Amino acid sequence: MLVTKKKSLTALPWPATRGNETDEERKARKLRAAEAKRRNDAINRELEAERQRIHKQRAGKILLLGQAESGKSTVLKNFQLHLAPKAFELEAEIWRPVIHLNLVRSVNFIVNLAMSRGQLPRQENPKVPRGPRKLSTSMTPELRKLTVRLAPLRQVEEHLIQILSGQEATNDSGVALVQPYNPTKAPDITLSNGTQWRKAMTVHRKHSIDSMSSTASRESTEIIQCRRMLTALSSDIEALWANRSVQEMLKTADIALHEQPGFFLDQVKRVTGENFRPRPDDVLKARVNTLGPEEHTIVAESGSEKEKHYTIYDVGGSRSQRIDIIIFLAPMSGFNQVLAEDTNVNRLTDSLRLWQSICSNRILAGVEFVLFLNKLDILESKLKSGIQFADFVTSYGNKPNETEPVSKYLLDVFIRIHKQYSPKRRKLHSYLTCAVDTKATSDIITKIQDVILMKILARVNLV
Ligand SMILES: Nc1nc2c(ncn2[C@@H]2O[C@H](COP(=O)(O)OP(=O)(O)OP(=O)(O)O)[C@@H](O)[C@H]2O)c(=O)[nH]1
Ligand SMILES: [Mg+2]
Repeated sequence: MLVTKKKSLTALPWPATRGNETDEERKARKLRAAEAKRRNDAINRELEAERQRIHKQRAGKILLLGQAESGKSTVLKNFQLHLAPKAFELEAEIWRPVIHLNLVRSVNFIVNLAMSRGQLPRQENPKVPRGPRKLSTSMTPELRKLTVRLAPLRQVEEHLIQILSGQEATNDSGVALVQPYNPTKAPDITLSNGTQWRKAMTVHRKHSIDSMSSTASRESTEIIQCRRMLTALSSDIEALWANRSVQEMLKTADIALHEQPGFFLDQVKRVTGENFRPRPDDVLKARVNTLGPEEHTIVAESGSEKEKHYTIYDVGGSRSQRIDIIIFLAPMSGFNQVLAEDTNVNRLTDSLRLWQSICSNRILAGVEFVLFLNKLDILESKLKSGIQFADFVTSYGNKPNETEPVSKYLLDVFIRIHKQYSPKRRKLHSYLTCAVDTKATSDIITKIQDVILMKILARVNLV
């Protein structure tokens, strides 16, 4: 290949022989050379202008970190809503099947739980192992009827998973996407990168607003069928959630379904309505857990930041030097919970360990940290319901079991760790947050924008 290229190069009359050049020919050659130089300079100027424009457009890079379910993707959605509300609004439609899947999974979870609690007497169900009969009385005739009527939702769950992930209910590696039944938690939705759903989202972000709306209105017949099924079963779903023995059963099993991610059972009529269009708060509550690192670009739509590009990484670790800010999320409500992946580890302990290791990381020493102590609302409702913080965090002693002193205490612990483990002095901007409260989060994002600006100015020695 190289030999061929060499041969063809030597065949070219270059450099041009000038020995027997006439005056006209020399003039023409000089003119051509001048013209070539002019074009070359123009191209270089354009390239430089483009480089400067891109540089000016770059508003900052943010890395979101924190344990699973701490609220990273929810904060990302808040950034989208704050900086690019029009694009967010147009994207809302895409979340409808996710919200429906969240709802269906909650229903199927309750049905499974009811069935496992109210097993049929042994002679009617040979599969039930021998042993003490479980609460067969908890399955009232009404509940039994509801579980039968809602049985088609199992198929709806499988269908929605297939549609959203663009694959069969079992993926190539044989890993079941319909997760095994967990008796304490409604299952999460895990959609890998490159799925139909993600692709659709990407298309929405990149296209102009006009073409986005036409994409948004296209819906597959399968999704429509799933929606019709949900609309038809709407009253039964409501009845299931309102059913007294269901509520008692959840209470006895100590399952606070309404505090779990992707909870829509209190909005059934609206969410299953034929014309349901997700509102921003629905999108914020819709739950899909993130797999692998994701890069999101948000183009600010108005204000002094108009046209600026924000790049937000949902998970990170690499290229840390080029990151301006890390937002670390710790869910304060986790003090009485354990990790789904290791039930021996308390969630708060895990958050603190993660925070300590991030703070002490030398590669991240020059990055400014923003700390979100999140899920303030859930912390408040837990404390108000009588759960004693000191029962789980003994060092809290006998201080009041109230939101303010508890969150202040947690904040102090996080600040102390940051101070003690950071390789060198750096600023920490900390906030108590409720990421599903868009107004409050929007105010915080405005403050963070200032922090980013200062950081960028400092980088170019302007402050
Ligand atoms: N009530 C309440 N719910 C929240 C808050 N922040 C996040 N959530 C909910 O918590 C769930 C988990 O949030 P995500 O943003 O998906 O969590 P994540 O950190 O991205 O989780 P992974 O992708 O699994 O690492 C979602 O259903 C959110 O709606 C909060 O401050 N209050
Ligand atoms: Mg996430």
